[in-house]
Amino acid sequence: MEQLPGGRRLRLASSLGLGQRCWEVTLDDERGLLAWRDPRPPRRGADNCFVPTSEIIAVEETELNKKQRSIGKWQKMAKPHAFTVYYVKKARNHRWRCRDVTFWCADEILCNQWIQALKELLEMQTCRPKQLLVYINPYGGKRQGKRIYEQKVAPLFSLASISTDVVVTEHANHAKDNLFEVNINKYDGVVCVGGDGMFSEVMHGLIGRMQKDSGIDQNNPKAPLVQCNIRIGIIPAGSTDCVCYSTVGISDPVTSALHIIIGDCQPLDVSSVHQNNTFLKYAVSLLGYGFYGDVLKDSEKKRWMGPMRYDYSGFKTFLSHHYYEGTISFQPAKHTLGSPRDKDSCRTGCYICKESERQLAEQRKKCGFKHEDEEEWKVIKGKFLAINVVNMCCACPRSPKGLSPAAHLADGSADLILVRKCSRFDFLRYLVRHTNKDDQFDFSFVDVYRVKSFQFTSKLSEDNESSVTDIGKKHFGQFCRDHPACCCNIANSTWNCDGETLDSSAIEVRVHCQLMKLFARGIEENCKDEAAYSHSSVEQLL
Ligand SMILES: CCCCCCCCCCCCC/C=C/[C@@H](O)[C@H](COP(=O)(O)O)NC(=O)CCCCCCCCCCCCCCC
Ligand SMILES: Nc1ncnc2c1ncn2[C@@H]1O[C@H](COP(=O)(O)OP(=O)(O)O)[C@@H](O)[C@H]1O
Ligand SMILES: [Ca+2]
Repeated sequence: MEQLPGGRRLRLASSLGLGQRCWEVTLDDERGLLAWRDPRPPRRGADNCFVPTSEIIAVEETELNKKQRSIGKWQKMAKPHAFTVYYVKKARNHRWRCRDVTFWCADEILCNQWIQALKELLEMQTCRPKQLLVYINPYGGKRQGKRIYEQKVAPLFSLASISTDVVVTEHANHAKDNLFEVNINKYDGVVCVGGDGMFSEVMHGLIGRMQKDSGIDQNNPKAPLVQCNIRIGIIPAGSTDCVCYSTVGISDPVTSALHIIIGDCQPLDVSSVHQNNTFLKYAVSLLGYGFYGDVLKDSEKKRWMGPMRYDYSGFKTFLSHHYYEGTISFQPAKHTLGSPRDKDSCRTGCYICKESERQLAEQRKKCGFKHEDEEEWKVIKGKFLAINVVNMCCACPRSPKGLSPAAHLADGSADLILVRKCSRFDFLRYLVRHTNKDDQFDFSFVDVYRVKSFQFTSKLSEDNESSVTDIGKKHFGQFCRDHPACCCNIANSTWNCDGETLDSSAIEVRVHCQLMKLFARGIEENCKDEAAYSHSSVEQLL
């Protein structure tokens, strides 16, 4: 143990070779930092660096090749000893990469001391997974799932000494069904390689398994569900990858693999969807009726187009301009501190999520779950082009700030967005605002509420007995006969539930605060992070 002038203790501090020169390398236990500094006076471009030990991926003893040994002062050394540290390098736009640095020294004992110390520190990171169960959807997105996993992810897992059991799915629901059978306690996490649909499948398997093992009836919409502590990691290889993008800040397989390796943890709200005391689905990103339901339904027939199918069906659905009538009831989320019109978004370590979860737990301790049904319900009837309930911002490459930019990942609430009947031109203006910085809620025909439960009944199912419904049932998708040009649809739309279609026109939705966890940390504040790694700040740390 070394002592710094300020009295701070370091686990190790040595002069080690890096490239052709000697660098001061320190391992600071208290701050959890590995740092290396060029001891010569700072000059432009001098590469002083540090890495939090929590972001070290692996450390290995290294054999130096001839070329490396023939440079600089190491040339004179009989047999230099070396070790390589692999670590996370944060690049622009939330992208992470694996970088490595190799240090050399003449003293074998010193080299081993460094390797030992770094390995001990890695062992102490108990949040890191050691054994993972991996499901790959070979048909998701551009059908690259298997290649992405084998070429970009598996080598990193093996570098980090993570063992894996890999299942390449053979049919839809393969992963979900398998999760009910496997010895789940063997694993520290489940990884899905695919899109939002594949993630949804794995999530259903895990949450369902957890309820089954705890004797909870998923068909009871009021049952307090058991939290799922086995984390899910998403390697994006789908068409939208909204869950990955909204929880990491980018859809990039290497970045996601690194978040899994270092054992990040992000709790996530999950909505349960029921109809007449029958469980239908869970949702974490978008539950959309009208526009997004119709886009999804049409796009399913065009799977061969890959991710482009959404643009094609989006354009087609936009032109069809159908609206749907129905009644919405919801309970406002009073426990949350935020509002959907906030300027600030949910970011790593979000205070609003933590505080909202705390308040919700406190309320439930005081009044119990049952009391919640008696809380105020608001009812809205109308004609809607889109009804969206989102548990998270739903950012994706198509819409970098998402459907509701201020929605929170883990605050126990969802944002209900109602887009009322309006002109095609106005709806286009609304859609375009998903792609730029302007406020997409600043329209007279758009309303947004933060809710903790929600119900919807389409007018068609309300008027079940009427003759119009019969016509609608027989001629699904047919336009209103009385007004061929009015775009009202006498058929129901379908729900888009995280990219899966749900045909029910009457549903009950309830948000379950932090029901599950991901290997992620939420989106990090951008520029501040990058500044923290600048050269000047490293001076203060050493
Ligand atoms: C004019 C440009 C308008 C761009 C509007 C972009 C809005 C994008 C919002 C995306 C929200 C995504 C929510 C997540 C949904 C996913 O769960 C789910 C499943 O994902 P998976 O396939 O990876 O399994 N994905 C989806 O349902 C896809 C939704 C994508 C909708 C794209 C709509 C494009 C609309 C284009 C309209 C063009 C009008 C042009 C008129 C001249
Ligand atoms: N082997 C398979 N064959 C066919 N469908 C599958 C298979 N594995 C998973 N699926 C299903 O494919 C659907 C879409 O997968 P996803 O990975 O989300 O791709 P995309 O983002 O392109 O929609 C999911 O609903 C999933 O259940
Ligand atoms: Ca939420």
